[in-house]
Amino acid sequence: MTTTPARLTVLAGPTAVGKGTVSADVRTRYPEVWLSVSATTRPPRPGEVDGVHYLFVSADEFDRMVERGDLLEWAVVHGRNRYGTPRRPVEERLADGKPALLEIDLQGARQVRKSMPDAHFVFLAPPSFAELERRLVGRGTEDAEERERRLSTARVELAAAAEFDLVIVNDDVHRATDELVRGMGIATR
Ligand SMILES: Nc1nc2c(ncn2[C@@H]2O[C@H](COP(=O)(O)OP(=O)(O)O)[C@@H](O)[C@H]2O)c(=O)[nH]1
Ligand SMILES: Nc1ncnc2c1ncn2[C@@H]1O[C@H](COP(=O)(O)OP(=O)(O)O)[C@@H](O)[C@H]1O
Repeated sequence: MTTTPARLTVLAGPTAVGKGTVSADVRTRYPEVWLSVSATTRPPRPGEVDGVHYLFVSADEFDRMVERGDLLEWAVVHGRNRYGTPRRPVEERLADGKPALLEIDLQGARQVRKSMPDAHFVFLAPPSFAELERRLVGRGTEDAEERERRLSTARVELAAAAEFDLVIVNDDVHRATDELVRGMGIATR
């Protein structure tokens, strides 16, 4: 066991690299890690539960959250919907000494770096660009035009890996998860 104190870990990376998959694996295998629930203006997908996967809010409610300073960071992602991290739950977890994880986009990660420079910034990278394309196509949730848009953003985002404290290649989900939680001071099992 390490004695690393609990701190905030921020996980970012390009579209379809597997951020959601790795976060879900953390949730299942390491339930002691608290995962932030983001607010979003995008509508829920089938199977998504309000308050579990996201807090699904209207554009007006999101505006109010921004105005009140309720969000630690927020961004327009993929040129469309807004996503943001509610500040209070993160601060409460950290005050309790519990490890906390945010899965957010690059713009959000850069904002958190400014406000919480002591956080641990982790970039999830694909084994190759071709594999990233395969995962995006394989997921089957975007049409060809949207995929092209996301891949051009991904090219720019991949260049930002050097800004991060740790780069984890998501070759195998369990392995990547274990590397992530070890970085949080948690012994893998
Ligand atoms: N800045 C920021 N980005 C977020 C937040 N929550 C999710 N995201 C990002 O929003 C993007 C879209 O997520 P989602 O709607 O689940 O669709 P996905 O592209 O299929 O994963 C992903 O890149 C997430 O990392 C947040 O609270 N803040
Ligand atoms: N290590 C991996 N090996 C192979 N496929 C993966 C791996 N991690 C994720 N995937 C697949 O890639 C696709 C994109 O993953 P997802 O978690 O939705 O990405 P993100 O949240 O980063 O946009 C999904 O179909 C997922 O099953």
